Amino acid sequence: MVLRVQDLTKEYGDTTALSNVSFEVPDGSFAVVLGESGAGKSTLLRILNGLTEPTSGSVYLDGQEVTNSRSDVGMVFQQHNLVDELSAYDNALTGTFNRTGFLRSLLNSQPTEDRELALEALSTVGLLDEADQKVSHMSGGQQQRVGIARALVQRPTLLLADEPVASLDPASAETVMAYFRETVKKRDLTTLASLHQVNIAREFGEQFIGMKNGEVMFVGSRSELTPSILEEIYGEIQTEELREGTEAAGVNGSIQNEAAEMRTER
Ligand SMILES: Nc1ncnc2c1ncn2[C@@H]1O[C@H](COP(=O)(O)OP(=O)(O)OP(=O)(O)O)[C@@H](O)[C@H]1O
Repeated sequence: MVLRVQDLTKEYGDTTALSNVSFEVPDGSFAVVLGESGAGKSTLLRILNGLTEPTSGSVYLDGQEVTNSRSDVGMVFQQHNLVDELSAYDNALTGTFNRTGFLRSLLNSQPTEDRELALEALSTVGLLDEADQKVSHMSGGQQQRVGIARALVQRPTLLLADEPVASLDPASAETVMAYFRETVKKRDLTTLASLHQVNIAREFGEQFIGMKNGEVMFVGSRSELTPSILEEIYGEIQTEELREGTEAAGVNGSIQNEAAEMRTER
């Protein structure tokens, strides 16, 4: 599914949250939106998910303009919005609401196909053995993996994620992102995630959209996301650490050695 955003603008009274935002995410690509707090990342994702109306501009999926919220657009939230008292499996199954309806889910009468889908999704995020566990007894990282499984059960053709690992410690964030990317790659799912941790973004993203004050000021690949571009996106983070961290990792290659000091906190 190719995602194309064309001249998207969103105004809240006197505040322009998005200003003529345009970019394209190729089919099956893992794209990351970068930007400081207030840059417009959440507003963009909310519009793509149909939760917010743009003031002007258009969104296209495979060339077709999207005018309403679509059931095949999945969303992973920062605060995973799970039902604490339900098991991982039951939470994953709630991803079928959009197809089977709330009542049917409550009556536990989903088609076998959906039940299998929920188990498969839990397996993909490495939680099949914990399927019967209440999510309130799980770690934050495990809970977010359940959130990803639930989004997969929705059978999305486009997956959106708003700061999916912002509330996790660095090690859990790495684990969750590794599962997340592997899962979407296996399914060839076009994905757009907002991430504020630069090192995580560079490690897992394939395409980058840099935003500042509601405008897109960079679209490019990992190798094009140079230290000076990062400094433009994150105005105040002009530290030697950031520069050294990026150069040590090599802007063309892997960031395996990238230092934790490159982590950018808002
Ligand atoms: N419902 C709203 N009403 C008024 N202003 C809003 C609303 N939502 C967002 N804004 C404003 O729009 C701008 C962009 O906000 P947005 O939440 O999209 O940024 P962000 O990059 O996601 O930031 P953060 O990382 O802090 O969530 C900000 O100036 C914000 O105050």
